[in-house]
Amino acid sequence: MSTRTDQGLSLHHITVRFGGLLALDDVSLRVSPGRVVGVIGPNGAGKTTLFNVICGFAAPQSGEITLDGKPFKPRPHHLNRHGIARTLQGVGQFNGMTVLENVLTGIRTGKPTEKAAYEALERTGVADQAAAYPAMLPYAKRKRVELARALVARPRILLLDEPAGGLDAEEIDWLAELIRNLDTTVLLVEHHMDLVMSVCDEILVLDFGKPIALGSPDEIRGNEKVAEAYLGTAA
Ligand SMILES: Nc1ncnc2c1ncn2[C@@H]1O[C@H](COP(=O)(O)OP(=O)(O)OP(=O)(O)O)[C@@H](O)[C@H]1O
Repeated sequence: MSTRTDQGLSLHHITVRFGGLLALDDVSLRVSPGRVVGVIGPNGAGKTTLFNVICGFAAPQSGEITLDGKPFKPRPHHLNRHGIARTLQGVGQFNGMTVLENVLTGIRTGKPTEKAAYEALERTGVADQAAAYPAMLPYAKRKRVELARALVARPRILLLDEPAGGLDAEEIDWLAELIRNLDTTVLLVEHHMDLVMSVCDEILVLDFGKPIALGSPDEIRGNEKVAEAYLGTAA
């Protein structure tokens, strides 16, 4: 039976191998309701693999995922019905569709409504671009459209895959403010350390697939293993 403390998304001892390479080595993580949880680590640490496991794009050789305490076998096209939405790295929009139509593709269950799509676009500050085609927009605006597409179904868990990639400092500040004000649980996979440190309640650090630290931003900042993993880059 699930209990209150089981609520949310949990990874239990997840291991993923690609041939002889251990991409994730016994990784456990709980993403509790209302929390913003970050996953960081140097290049090749396993962040994308972890994200892919949660989305059903990669199958673990061992371990289990649970949602609200019950076994969860993610499938990319079924995330929506479980109240989970993700953004794509980059922008990933359909260029033959308007911004509004792109956002409507984020609603996979129930009837897509333009009102919901406009609200999502307003939330990300690009409602005035609803009739535009994505290719006409600057990269940062396209990233905002991608966020609106993920938010339109009002997910209870939002998976953000490097949302700061390619953005300038001002746009990253805007993104941080948005994440802080979301009324949803967030799992954030991100390279941009300042963003992670400023919005996350808890951070998991991976290195060569292994979890080397889990804690608050302050705990992670002061963690020697983390500093070593980054070999002197800002941690
Ligand atoms: N499909 C695959 N086949 C073989 N090896 C893979 C595959 N996907 C990832 N890997 C390897 O698994 C390891 C973890 O990769 P992953 O992309 O998850 O790391 P990452 O932390 O997201 O890296 P980056 O920060 O560079 O995006 C790397 O050594 C990578 O080369």
